[in-house]
Amino acid sequence: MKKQIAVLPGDGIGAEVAESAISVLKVVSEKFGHEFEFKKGLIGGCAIDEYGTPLPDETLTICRESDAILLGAVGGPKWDGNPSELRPEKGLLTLRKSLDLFANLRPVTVFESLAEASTLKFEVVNGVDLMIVRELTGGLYFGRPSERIGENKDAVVDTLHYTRKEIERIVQKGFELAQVRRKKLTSVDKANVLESSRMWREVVEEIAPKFPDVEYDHRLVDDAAMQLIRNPKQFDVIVTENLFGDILSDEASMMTGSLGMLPSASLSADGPGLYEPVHGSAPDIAGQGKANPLAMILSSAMMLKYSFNLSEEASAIESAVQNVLNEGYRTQDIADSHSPVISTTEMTEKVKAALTE
Ligand SMILES: NC(=O)C1=CN([C@@H]2O[C@H](COP(=O)(O)OP(=O)(O)OC[C@H]3O[C@@H](n4cnc5c(N)ncnc54)[C@H](O)[C@@H]3O)[C@@H](O)[C@H]2O)C=CC1
Ligand SMILES: CC(C)CC(=O)C(=O)O
Ligand SMILES: [Mg+2]
Repeated sequence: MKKQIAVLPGDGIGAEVAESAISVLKVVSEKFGHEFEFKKGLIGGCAIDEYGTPLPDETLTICRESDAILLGAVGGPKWDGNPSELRPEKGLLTLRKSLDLFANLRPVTVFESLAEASTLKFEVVNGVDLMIVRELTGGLYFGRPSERIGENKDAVVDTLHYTRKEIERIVQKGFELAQVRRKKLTSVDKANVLESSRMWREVVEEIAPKFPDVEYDHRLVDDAAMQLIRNPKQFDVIVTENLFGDILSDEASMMTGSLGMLPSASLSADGPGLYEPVHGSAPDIAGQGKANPLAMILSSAMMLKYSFNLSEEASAIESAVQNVLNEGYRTQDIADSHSPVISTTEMTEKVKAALTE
């Protein structure tokens, strides 16, 4: 199989972990006889520095012409003072919107050998296997107006906007995913306060009868945040608004031991999918070889599964990661007192070696 993959490394550790994913995919292509062609593009702060915009047209064209997109992460203190249109994060938001990547799948899978690395108790997190389905192209991150207002610009407004259709398609996706998993969907909202959440609940109620075999419930987001820590094994699929999903997934990452373990897939109705770790550019550890590459590597496994329908190859990557962790190899973020700490590239080499075993 021949596929073109756009690679947007971005900023900070994004660039480091993107290299890890490319080298792992090269091993997969040799082992399974596929041809992957990688085409790089700039996004985020590095694109602002080079082209004066966080998402150059050339990058968007490369993405549109590819079968799938791998992205590291964007952002950093260098650009934090920029106006909103010239922030690195704007590049990523515009890419998601331009490609209509409305469904962000964030699986939270606890590897047994890492359950001790979680700040939560072993018995609470061991066996956790849930999926957060985050709406990605609407909600609070895209509503207009979003600006300083008033005569003296001493007031501010952000807007949470959804059309019914936008809610319908993400809720539908949540039910479909639950149906092929453990058949349980939790819709998370703030319906006791927000009108948008009340429409969200109506839509869930309207779509639910199409999935009679899926058990579903509604939870308020503050309760859901607490329940995730109290008893995460009660969840199978969680479907929720953009901002809520962003926050809940970083929280949920702590069950797996580190934010550096959480992959994601962002999908549209058709067109290329975007695969990126849940974490950001981690300026505090960038350039030091300390980044955990497993979230990015596991994101490339999601690409093989969701964009290329290569489930066996995706499972091979996941098993290689599991074997490396079982052997006790750890980057600093998941290290314990008995494991020697290895670097980003050493961890990548271990995964590649496990793939060829
Ligand atoms: N998708 C993206 O490109 C995202 C970009 N960002 C941007 O990243 C920048 C930094 O944001 P933060 O709030 O610090 O979030 P962050 O996710 O970059 O880092 C949070 C903490 O987790 C650690 N961490 C993250 N990924 C790790 C990995 N792979 N291995 C080991 N440790 C890891 C970091 O060292 C840091 O202590 C900001 O400019 C932010 O806007 C934040 C989240 C997502
Ligand atoms: C635009 C991104 C920086 C928002 C984020 O934190 C994420 O998508 O995880
Ligand atoms: Mg986030």
